[in-house]
Amino acid sequence: MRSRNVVLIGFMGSGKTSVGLRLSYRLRLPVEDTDRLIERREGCSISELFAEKGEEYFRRQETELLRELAERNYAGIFSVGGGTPVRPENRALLRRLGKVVLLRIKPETVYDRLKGDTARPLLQCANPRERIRQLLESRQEAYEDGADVIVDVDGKEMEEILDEIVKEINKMKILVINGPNLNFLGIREKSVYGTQDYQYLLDMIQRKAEDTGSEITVFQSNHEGAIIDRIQEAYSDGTEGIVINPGAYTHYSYAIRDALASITVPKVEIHISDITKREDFRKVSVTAPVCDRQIYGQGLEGYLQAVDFILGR
Ligand SMILES: Nc1ncnc2c1ncn2[C@@H]1O[C@H](COP(=O)(O)OP(=O)(O)O)[C@@H](O)[C@H]1O
Ligand SMILES: O=C(O)C1=C[C@@H](OP(=O)(O)O)[C@@H](O)[C@H](O)C1
Ligand SMILES: [Mg+2]
Repeated sequence: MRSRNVVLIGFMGSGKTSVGLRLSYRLRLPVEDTDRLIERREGCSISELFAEKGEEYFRRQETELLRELAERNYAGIFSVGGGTPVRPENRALLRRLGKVVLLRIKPETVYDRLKGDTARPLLQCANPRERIRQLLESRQEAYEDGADVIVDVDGKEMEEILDEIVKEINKMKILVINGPNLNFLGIREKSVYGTQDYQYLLDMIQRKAEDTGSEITVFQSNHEGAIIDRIQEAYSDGTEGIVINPGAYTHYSYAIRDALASITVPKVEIHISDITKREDFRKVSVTAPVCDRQIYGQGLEGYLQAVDFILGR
C-alpha cells in the first residue's frame, strides 16, 4: 500500500501543491496538502498563522500533523510545505507516508514563479531574490537526504514533470545483499561457484535493473552485524523487495534470520550452488523459513530469477 503513495517535497514554488493536484487526477488517487490541512485546522491562512503565532508554532503543527497522517495509513498523494523536510524527524515521517519525490528547483526559477506572491511569509522581505538563494542553499542537503526520487523541474512543462514522476514511482526498489566471501567470486572454489568474478555479477544485476526499469542496490559485507544493519535500514528506506545470499551465515545466523523476519517485503534467499547437495552443515538454512522463496543451484542466473520473483514475473 505504501509503495503507491507519493509525497512531494521541495522549495517554495517548486510546484508541490499544483503537481499534487494534477498527479491525483492522473493516478486517480486522493491528494492532501499539509498547508491546506493546517489552515483548515487553525481556521486561518498560513500568513496569518505566522503573524499571529510565529513560525515555531507552525513547525510544531506540521510535525504533529505528519505524525497523525503516518499513523492513519492513508492511501494517496501528499504535498507538504517547503520547510517540512528540514527537521530530521519529519524526513523519517515523510518516508513512512510514501515514496518521497523531491521537485528540485533553481533559485532563479523560484524567483520568476513567486515574484509578487504574498502568500509565503518567509519571502516577504526587502530582497526576496537573495532570501530565496540563501534559504534554498541551506535546505538543499535536507531535501536530497529526504528524497527517494529527484525530479528537476526547471524549464519543464507540467506534463513532462508528471511523466517523469510516474515513471520513477513505478520503479520497484530492490535490495540485493551478498554475505561473506561473495566478493571472492572467481577466486574461491571455482568448481562450485564458477569462474566469473564479483564485478561480473554486479554488472549482470545492473543490466537487469535497466532491462526491467527497476532500481537495484547491491550491498556486500563479510560481517554479520553490517548485514543486519543494512537489513534494518531497508525497513525505512523504501526497499520493496530483498534478495539475499547470506553465504555461510545461512546455516547458523539466527541474528540475520531475526532481522529478515522483521521486514515484511518479499524476500528471496539465493545460493549459487545447490546447498542441499553439499556437505551436511550446508543442508540446513536457518534463513529460509523467513524468506518467501529459495533459489539454489542456478549459478549467477539465480540472482536474475530472484529479481523476477520480486517483480512478480
Ligand atoms: N511546471 C511549472 N511551470 C511553470 N509554473 C509552474 C509549474 N509548476 C508550478 N508552477 C507555478 O508555480 C507557482 C507555485 O506553485 P505551487 O504549486 O504553489 O508550489 P509549491 O506548493 O511548491 O510552493 C504557481 O503559480 C504555479 O502555477
Ligand atoms: O518553505 C517554507 O518554509 C514554507 C513553505 C510554504 O509552503 P509551499 O512550499 O507550498 O509554498 C508554507 O509551508 C510556509 O509558508 C513555509
Ligand atoms: Mg504548496
